Amino acid sequence: MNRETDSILPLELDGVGYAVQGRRLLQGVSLRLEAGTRTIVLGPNGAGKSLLLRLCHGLLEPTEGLLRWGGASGLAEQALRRRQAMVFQRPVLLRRSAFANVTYVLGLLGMPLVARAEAAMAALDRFGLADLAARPARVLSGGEQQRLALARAWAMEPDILFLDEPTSALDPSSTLAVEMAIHDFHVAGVKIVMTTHDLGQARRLADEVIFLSRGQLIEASPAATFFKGPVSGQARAFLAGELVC
Ligand SMILES: Nc1ncnc2c1ncn2[C@@H]1O[C@H](COP(=O)(O)OP(=O)(O)OP(=O)(O)O)[C@@H](O)[C@H]1O
Repeated sequence: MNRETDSILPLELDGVGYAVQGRRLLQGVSLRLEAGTRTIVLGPNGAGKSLLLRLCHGLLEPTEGLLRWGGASGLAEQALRRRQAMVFQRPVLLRRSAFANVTYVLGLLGMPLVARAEAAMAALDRFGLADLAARPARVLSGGEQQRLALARAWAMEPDILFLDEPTSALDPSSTLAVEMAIHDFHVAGVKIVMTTHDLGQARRLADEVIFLSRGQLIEASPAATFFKGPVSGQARAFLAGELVC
């Protein structure tokens, strides 16, 4: 597949919001996520970062506004979902072997049996998990589980990968492995959209920063611009390590 020409991206959000029982947790978010770049979503606790990712991935329905996948004319909702993957802070794994966790998802995507096994082994191998393929996923260490989640996402060949604080429960060496994996996805042309509380990591990985505060989009700018001199007082305070809420 040529990710440049066939991608479901860009993703456009037009006044997107999410409310629960009348409480507006996210409101009026308008932005455009382009193919090719790594977008890092920053903001204090409770700013709405996870909600934003879940809305983009289709795990939640916006209660206001519209999301539009620009490159996906005519694609049904289910087909759109198949071109996206998401990795969470704590990996969601089945009570099966590492290998079966990957082949199961590929089966859902309709991949034939033999191709499934080959793609799963290639993905496990790529992330250093070939020797652990037969091991129950749930006995793997936290770092191995996260690499398995990434291997599973890799095997799906998504156009876009959402990552919600993927390293916040990991030690430095596992964090490095995840950052290297994200680099591999990026080089392969997969759009990255990721939340993190680790500003060093954001500086290492970001091409573009989206800064949220209290459910609102405050800034969306190239990473160099954002880290050099954010426009808003909230972002300046956040970067300065002040307690922002
Ligand atoms: N289903 C829900 N029902 C009610 N409130 C919710 C729901 N989901 C999220 N919230 C609230 O919405 C706000 C934004 O949550 P979200 O998880 O997106 O924040 P976040 O920026 O990812 O925070 P953190 O950095 O702490 O993970 C929080 O106040 C949270 O408690």
